[in-house]
Amino acid sequence: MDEEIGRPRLVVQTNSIAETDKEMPGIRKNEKISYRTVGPFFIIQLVKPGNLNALEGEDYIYLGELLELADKDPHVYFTVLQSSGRFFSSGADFKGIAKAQGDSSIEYASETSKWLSNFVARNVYVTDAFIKHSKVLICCLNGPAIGMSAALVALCDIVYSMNDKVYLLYPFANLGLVTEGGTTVSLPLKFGVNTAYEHLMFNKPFKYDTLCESGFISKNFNMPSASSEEFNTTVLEELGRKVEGLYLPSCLGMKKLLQSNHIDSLNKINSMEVNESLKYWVDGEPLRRFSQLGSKQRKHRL
Ligand SMILES: CCCCCCC/C=C/C(=O)SCCNC(=O)CCNC(=O)[C@H](O)C(C)(C)COP(=O)(O)OP(=O)(O)OC[C@H]1O[C@@H](n2cnc3c(N)ncnc32)[C@H](O)[C@@H]1OP(=O)(O)O
Repeated sequence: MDEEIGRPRLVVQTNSIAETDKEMPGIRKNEKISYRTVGPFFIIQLVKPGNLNALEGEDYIYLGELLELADKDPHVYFTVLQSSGRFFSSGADFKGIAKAQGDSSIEYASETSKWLSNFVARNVYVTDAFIKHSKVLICCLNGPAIGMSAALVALCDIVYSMNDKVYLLYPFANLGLVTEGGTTVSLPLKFGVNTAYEHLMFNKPFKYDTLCESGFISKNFNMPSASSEEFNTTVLEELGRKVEGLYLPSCLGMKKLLQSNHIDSLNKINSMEVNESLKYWVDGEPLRRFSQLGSKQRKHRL
């Protein structure tokens, strides 16, 4: 990292930002998630609006791999998460959960072994990638985010919203799960302990007012009739203007310092959360409830 400090080319002029859209080596493609670099921004976009950008375990792993790619690129200073359609992401894909339940690719010695592989390893990996990410994480909330995806949003450094219809829902109590993705730490930190309790215990969405009052959303772009693409473009243009003339290594230095405030507690809770959750998966309650969700017998109160 230190080698990069002082490299004059890192002082970025926005009007010279060129979209590279280059093919990056060493990473597979994923039809639900695209990525590209634009100047100092590494942009990751969820592009499966048809199922409200629900993600399977492999997709979450892919997100983690992309963060690693952004981490390694010395020209990248900001990792920007964007989405498409009316939701940012509806969380874990219930079809993916059913697939994991019926996973016969390996002869697992036990249910514990199966869920260590299908839940614990994946969940801990992607959460860790967000916790330790060295670039400034910016989330462009085009719509609501749910579950694991909402947990990852809560690990971002800056969150922008497209309008006042956005909300975050952590429906762990409705799905027979416990807090995951660092939410045991991130939600009390960002909303206060009692507000986090109220929303987690009673499966209550964090609506726009709470997101604003708490400072979770830094700016609402207030584009009620725009498409998510228009919103994404507007945010990126504004970010381009904001970084103009900045000495970008300072941003990474400050990210490292700010991150040091909570990284130890997040690392600790990442492991505690998945280990606590494992027994719920082995017992099977989340599977029953995800299946009800898939067949529309169960709904979240919104
Ligand atoms: C890293 C390890 C991975 C494993 C992690 C396991 C832990 C779990 C973490 C979580 O993320 S918990 C949260 C899971 N997600 C949900 O509970 C949300 C489920 N969806 C809904 O409640 C509703 O769809 C909605 C988001 C409230 C939207 O309702 P609305 O009425 O507006 O739209 P729908 O008609 O319901 O949905 C449109 C379309 O999208 C499909 N879809 C929505 N969510 C999911 C999903 N999570 N998985 C798969 N598909 C989803 C929905 O079925 C519809 O499709 P069609 O029926 O039109 O084909």
